[in-house]
Amino acid sequence: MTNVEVGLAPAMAVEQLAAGYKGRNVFEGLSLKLYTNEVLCLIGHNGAGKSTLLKVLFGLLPHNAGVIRFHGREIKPTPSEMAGHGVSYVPEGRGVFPGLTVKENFALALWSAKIQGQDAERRIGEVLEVLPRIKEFWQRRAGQLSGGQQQMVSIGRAMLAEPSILLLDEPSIGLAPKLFQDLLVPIREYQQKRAMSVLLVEQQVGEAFSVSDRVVVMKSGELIFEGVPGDLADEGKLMGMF
Ligand SMILES: Nc1ncnc2c1ncn2[C@@H]1O[C@H](COP(=O)(O)OP(=O)(O)OP(=O)(O)O)[C@@H](O)[C@H]1O
Repeated sequence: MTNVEVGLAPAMAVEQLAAGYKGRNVFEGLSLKLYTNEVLCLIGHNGAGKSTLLKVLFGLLPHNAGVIRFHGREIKPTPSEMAGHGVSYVPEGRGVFPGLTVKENFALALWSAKIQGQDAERRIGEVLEVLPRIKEFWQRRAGQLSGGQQQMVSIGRAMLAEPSILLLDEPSIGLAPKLFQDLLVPIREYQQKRAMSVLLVEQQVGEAFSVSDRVVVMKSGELIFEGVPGDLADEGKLMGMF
């Protein structure tokens, strides 16, 4: 049974949202709900507007029309406000500090979130429990790690904030399907343990669907499908949407 069916309140919702660049909207009239304790997978062709939506939700890009709600309350997101609300965003392309070690990357994230002492140690311990392979390259410079390892660091760093909402933009980029699956499974376990909401933008649908509760498909700025992954199990149906 999905959260929609059990009638849970959305953690975040957008209504009639419009946003874009340089006076040109990428999408208009977009409405979408992200429920508590769900992984919602957002798929769509290149340039459909998926990353733009994540940027707007995290406050990196203003919206031109519509409403954004956080647990029912209208907000005008800014990145610091969203971080304060427990929202973490992992952009496309990893974004680790390449010259710093993994340990230093974590320390910097904790320092900028003003998390210190025993609390910081506890959070590091918990992330290393979820993603234990990070321990293998803990003292290495992030820039020297493989794509998959950097992705793991980037997501681990986002988890240090103990987010209630995680916005993940194409974590599979540059990863073989098996490595991507190895990354998704612990994220799914962590999500379920903490009743976190995850908005997962992906192109690798097979792997992404295996950890998702619901799926939305975006085409040229419009949401053309909302359902559960099983609805799109038939590849022909999925291909027909692109
Ligand atoms: N910084 C920017 N300035 C101007 N236009 C942009 C900018 N970023 C994205 N766009 C345009 O906005 C549209 C939506 O892009 P967006 O990155 O949201 O798509 P996407 O669905 O995430 O695609 P992809 O899967 O390729 O990342 C595209 O036409 C893109 O060229």
